[in-house]
Amino acid sequence: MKKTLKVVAAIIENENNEILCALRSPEMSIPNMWEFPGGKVDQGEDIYAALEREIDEEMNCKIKAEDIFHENIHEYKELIIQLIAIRARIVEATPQKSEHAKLIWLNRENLNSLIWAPADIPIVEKLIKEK
Ligand SMILES: Nc1nc2c([nH]c(=O)n2[C@H]2C[C@H](O)[C@@H](COP(=O)(O)OP(=O)(O)OP(=O)(O)O)O2)c(=O)[nH]1
Repeated sequence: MKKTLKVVAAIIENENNEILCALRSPEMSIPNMWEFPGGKVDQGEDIYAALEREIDEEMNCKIKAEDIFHENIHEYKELIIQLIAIRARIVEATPQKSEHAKLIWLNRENLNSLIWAPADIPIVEKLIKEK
């Protein structure tokens, strides 16, 4: 049976209404695809705490996870992802790239120009429709 992973992803918007997008590196699983930064929720961990921890670990930046934007389940060939996108705001420092290949800020209308991890497509569509 396929493993199901609970994953949280941050929707972070800046003062220019741009959204933070991260490119998975060639070394990561689901390589060379764009995602919203975040990661796996540990066993028993609160989803908001998990997102704040992941962004701190991954981008050396403190955020406040605010509310759930979208939740969906996506079945990949090898595993199933329960992806929870959570709106968040930066409270300290600027996101720094470490394991990702690139970090960019993009307007909603340009989000479709990237090649997204398949599980993220419903989130991208909802963001584009939102405004
Ligand atoms: N963080 C994040 N992961 C996503 C998104 N969409 C999506 O399919 N994923 C997948 C990629 C990974 O298989 C999993 C998240 O794991 P992770 O980001 O903690 O990855 P990791 O480096 O710990 O794991 P791995 O690449 O070593 O397998 O969810 C997304 O928008 N954000």
